[in-house]
Amino acid sequence: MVAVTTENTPATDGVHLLVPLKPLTRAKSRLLAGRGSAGHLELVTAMAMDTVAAARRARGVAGVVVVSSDPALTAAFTALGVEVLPDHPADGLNAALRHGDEVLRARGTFRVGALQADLPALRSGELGWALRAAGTDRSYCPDLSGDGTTLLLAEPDQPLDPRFGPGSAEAHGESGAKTLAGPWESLRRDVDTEADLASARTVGLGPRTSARLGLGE
Ligand SMILES: Nc1nc2c(ncn2[C@@H]2O[C@H](COP(=O)(O)OP(=O)(O)OP(=O)(O)O)[C@@H](O)[C@H]2O)c(=O)[nH]1
Ligand SMILES: C=C(OP(=O)(O)O)C(=O)O
Repeated sequence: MVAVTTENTPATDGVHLLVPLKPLTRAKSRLLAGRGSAGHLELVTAMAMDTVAAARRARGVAGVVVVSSDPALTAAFTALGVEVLPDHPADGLNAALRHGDEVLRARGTFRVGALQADLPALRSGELGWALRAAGTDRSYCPDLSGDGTTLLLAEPDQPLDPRFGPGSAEAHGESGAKTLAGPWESLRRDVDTEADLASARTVGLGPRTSARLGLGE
């Protein structure tokens, strides 16, 4: 079903995904070595843009909102028509997500989720598949290592209650979230290191990340 929305009548189906991004100069520190700061900023931006572009196309996603106070990222996403909420308070990842969740739910947003920004191989179809498997349950998708979380979904009309950070998969499980354990490898391949990037490349990187790396994919 396609939800018809106006400013005053938010969608009553589909999830609004918050995509958090810290300031570029502090992001993805393990991808900086050997790349130079300009190349590093461009790569982190490209990966985030590929992630957001794939998420916006996914079935079951009603909207994507970036949470970031980085000026360059804010300009880049705004130019693509993606809303950007600044961090408030500037108190780390979970605080940024809680703020985004409060802003969206104050607007009457039906359901909120959080998607990591470092999924440059993300396929819309796999995200849509995972959303279908979630149903209306509080749910999370673990990363490939099983330690981290790539996607967290609140129940409709419920707070997101994010618990990202070391061991977040276990923390989200303990918070009552259902594990999304399907064959959606592109949704599980977050990129923190060069080895992760090589692994994501085997799945198929998005166009901006590929171009940034000089790949013809
Ligand atoms: N808006 C916002 N996003 C954050 C904040 N801290 C982390 N993030 C984002 O959350 C995700 C996971 O963050 P981290 O694991 O701390 O950092 P990282 O950039 O992935 O990489 P490392 O430098 O390797 O730690 C990344 O996409 C970050 O950009 C924050 O304070 N505010
Ligand atoms: C913060 C998280 O991600 P990362 O893999 O970037 O540490 C997490 O998975 O909870």
